[in-house]
Order: sequence, then structure tokens, then C-alpha cells
Amino acid sequence: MAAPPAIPRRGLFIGGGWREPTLGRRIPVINPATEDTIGDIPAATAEDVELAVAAARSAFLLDGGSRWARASGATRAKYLNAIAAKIKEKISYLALLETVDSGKPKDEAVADMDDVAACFEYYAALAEALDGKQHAPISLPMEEFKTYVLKEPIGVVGLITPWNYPLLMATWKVAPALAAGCTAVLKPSELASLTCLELGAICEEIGLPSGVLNIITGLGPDAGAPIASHPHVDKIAFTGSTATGKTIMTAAAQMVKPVSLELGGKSPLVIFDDVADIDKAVEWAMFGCFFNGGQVCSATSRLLLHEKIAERFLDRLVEWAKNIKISDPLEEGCRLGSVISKGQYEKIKKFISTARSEGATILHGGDRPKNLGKGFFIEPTIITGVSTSMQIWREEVFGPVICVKVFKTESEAVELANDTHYGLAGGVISDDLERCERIAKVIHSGIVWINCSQPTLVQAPWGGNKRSGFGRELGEWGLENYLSVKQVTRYCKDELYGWYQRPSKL
Ligand SMILES: NC(=O)c1ccc[n+]([C@@H]2O[C@H](COP(=O)([O-])OP(=O)(O)OC[C@H]3O[C@@H](n4cnc5c(N)ncnc54)[C@H](O)[C@@H]3O)[C@@H](O)[C@H]2O)c1
Ligand SMILES: C[N+](C)(C)CC=O
Repeated sequence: MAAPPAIPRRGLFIGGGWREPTLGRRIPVINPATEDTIGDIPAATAEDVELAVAAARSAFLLDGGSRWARASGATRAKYLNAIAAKIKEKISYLALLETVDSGKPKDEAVADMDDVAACFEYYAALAEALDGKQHAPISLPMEEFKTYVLKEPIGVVGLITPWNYPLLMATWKVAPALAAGCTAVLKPSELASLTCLELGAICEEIGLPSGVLNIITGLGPDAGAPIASHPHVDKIAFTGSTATGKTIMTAAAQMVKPVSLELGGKSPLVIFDDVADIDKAVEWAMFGCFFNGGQVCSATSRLLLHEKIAERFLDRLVEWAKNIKISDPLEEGCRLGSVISKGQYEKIKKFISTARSEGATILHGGDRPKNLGKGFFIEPTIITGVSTSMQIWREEVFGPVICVKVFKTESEAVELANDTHYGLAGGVISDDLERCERIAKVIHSGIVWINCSQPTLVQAPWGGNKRSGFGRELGEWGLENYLSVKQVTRYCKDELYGWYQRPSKL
């Protein structure tokens, strides 16, 4: 088993340096796999947010913006590539920190850190490409005007992120925001902030200009809310629960501040009877809801099985689920770690007991694994006998819990797939590709996977519809989130425009 890493004691990262929170408060860091307190993080309040926003604003405006906001994209790209290089250099350490902070298996944390570095590199390339996209001419049907477009950074952005992929979800915002020329205040989740604070240390090491990225840790209402309502924060990008998303949108609305919201989900995975290889489909169903302990916004937690394969499929699913290595996430080969916190553990247990009391069947799991007396571990859980009015069908669990329904026809499958207020993702597994394409068009979601579940590609747009939020991260859409489009129009004839009559010369 890998040795647990040393936990650094960090302050808030503001204006390129470290400072203790104004009120001196700190929040304990608990390793969810052992329940041990392993360190603490600063608990920022509105006073610290003031300092961070002021640092970000002055970095945005410094020297007329020539140091950052109006520097060439190529200049900013050098910093983003330098951050990526440092992440790669420290990958094992960062992955171990993420593991003990979040409870996710070490192998998953390593993959997350790879994705973090790749995301910084990707947006470095887009920052460079942005230089060539400035002054793009607009074709006009007249000659007296010439128009071109500038893409400018929105300003100071507030980035508020969740705990399930702590550094990766922060990176999905930080990398494009900095590539665009914005300056930022990042507020990661109080439940997992360690790697985000290390990002501050990396920015310091590579010499990122002071104030370009500020990192404030603390509770949502104390440190997140003042960012959302701050008059000098020009945009909020938020990933988290639908409930918090609504609060943030309400606060931002008071200043007509733009927001992008990546919220929760209850995504379907539809599996047809024509699949030749049942095990291949079973593995994707597992990946869709047990990866990261099911604490994935896009988890395909509603499994829809064609009646002809349902029994066979569920038998195999249970066999595969029994075979998952559940252990301390630092152990080699671990494939299911603990969930993030005691609160989340209890919430998931409550979802399972409510499903049981509403008449569903717990086909597999539902409890703490017998070999693990400590830590917030829950077995991979498969629930059948579900009706569409049950809580387990309607609400996001954010844990390793799949609920299953059986369908007879393609149209019934589509109706069930769309029977949700959410609209983040969905998947279909069938050997009939025409059918897959047909279903991809009619699932109401921002993402559809065919013959898989969960691949996340930095080049492709990510985001949802309905109560899963709006706006798209990743790809070129992720950069547009942080850019404002300005038209510049010039009158270019020597003559008068000629609308008003020239007064006679005296
Ligand atoms: N759509 C996506 O891409 C995506 C990705 C990851 C997670 N999520 C969603 O995130 C949720 C789980 O994450 P969570 O429990 O950290 O969510 P959460 O809403 O509890 O917290 C998210 C962030 O908001 C902050 N916050 C809380 N209250 C606040 C307030 N009043 N004002 C400002 N900030 C506040 C928290 O401190 C945290 O940093 C799930 O619903 C999941 O689906 C979505
Ligand atoms: C997209 N993903 C899976 C990395 C994070 C969503 O929770």
C-alpha cells in the first residue's frame, strides 16, 4: 500500500502570496477512508474574499492590462504550459493528496492528475490560437463600414467548485479562464481543497503574475456566497448541486452578472437485447455508476434494460459487482474507495433505506462492506423493482447506487430515459448503430454516449440542459465562457454620411 503523503499547512493564496484567514479560523481535513483528521485548511470569510477580489482586479488592470489581460495569448500560454509541467513533475504526490482528501482510489487520482495537466496544455494551445482570431472581419453588405471582432477577457471571474474531482473540476475553469486573460478567485469545496491549495504553490513556483489566480478555501455560505454577490466579480462559473446553483444564480442576478452552471444529474443508460457481448455492456454499466464511488455528476445511475436480457444482465452485473476490490484507496488495485464524508455516507444510506421502504428490492449491496469497520465505505448497490415515482428514480444519490427498470420497446426506453428534471448525460448500448444514432438525437441531455458511459474528453463540450444547468465547459466552448465579444465598426468613406442636411457656410 502507498504511504500516505505529508499534508502541508497552507494559508489562503492571495495576490501571489500566502496569508492566514482574517478571522484565524481553520477547517479540519478528514481522510474519509480512515476517519482520521490529517490536517486543516483555512476557513476564509467575506473579509478574505474582499482581499482576493481586490488582488484579482488589480492584476487584471495592472499597466492597462498589458501584463495579463491584454498580453498576447502566447504569453499566457507559457504560464499554462509551465503549470502543466509542474503538475506532471508532482503527479504522484498530488495524486496521493487527492486520494487521502477524497477517498477515491489512487489509480483514479493519478488519471485525474493526468487530465489536469492535459487540460492546462490544451488551453495553452487555445490561448495561443486566440491571437490569430483577433480582428476577425465581419462580412457586410455595404462598403462605407468595416467591422471586425475582438475577443476580450470578461474580467475578474469567481470559480466555485465541488469535491468529487477537486483539482480537475477547478482546472476545467482555471485553465480556460486564464487562457482567455481573465483573473480569478477560485473557491474549492471545503470537503477537499488540498490539491487546489497546491495549485497555488505551483503558481508561486512558476512565477504566475501576482493576483492572476487567487485561491480561497472555506465554507460555501462564508467564502462562496461573498464571491457570487461581489460587485467586482464579473462572472461566476459554478459546478455543484442544483440547490446551490439556484442560490448562486439568484445572487448573481442582482447585478445581472453572467453565470455558467454545471449541476447535478440522474442520467440514464439504455441497454438493448441485441448486444452480443453482455459482459462488455455490464462493464460500462459499472463504470457508469461505480467509478469514483458514483460521485460523478454524469453517473448513469438509472439503468434501463430490455426485458429479454434483463435477468441475464442482472446476474452478470451482480457477479461483476462482487468482484470489485473495495479497500483503502491507497491499496494497489482498489477500484472502490470510500465516499467523501460522513454526511455523504449517511445521505446515501438514507436513499437506500427509503428505496427499500418504498417497495424496491436491494438486489446487491446496500451496506458497509463487512471487511471495513472504519471509513465511509458503501458497497456497490443495485436496486430493482423501482417505480418512476420513487425517490431513488427521481433524485441524484451521488453514490455507488444503480437503480434498474425494464422496458419492452424503444419508445418506452426513450420515454423512461427522458423521465427526469435533469439533462446532463445519457447513454445507449446496442449493436445496432442506427438505433444508437436515433436515440442519441432524442435523449434530452448535453452529452450522449454510445456503447460506453463516462468518457470525458478535454476537446469536446461538457454541460447539461434542464436542471443540470447551462453553459458548456471544455473544448473551444470552455474558452468562450470567459470571453466577451466586442464589435469594432469604422466609417471609411471620405464623404459625409449624408443623413442630415449640411448647413450653408456663411
Ligand atoms: N455538471 C457537472 O459537470 C458536475 C461536476 C461535478 C459535480 N457536480 C455536482 O456537484 C454536486 C456535488 O458537489 P458538492 O456537494 O460539492 O456541491 P455543493 O453545491 O454543495 O457545493 C459546491 C461548491 O459550492 C460551494 N457553496 C455551497 N453553498 C454556497 C453558497 N451559498 N454560495 C456560494 N457557494 C456555495 C461549496 O462550498 C462548494 O465549493 C452534485 O450535485 C454533482 O452532480 C456537477
Ligand atoms: C466529468 N467528470 C466525470 C470528470 C466529473 C463530473 O463529475
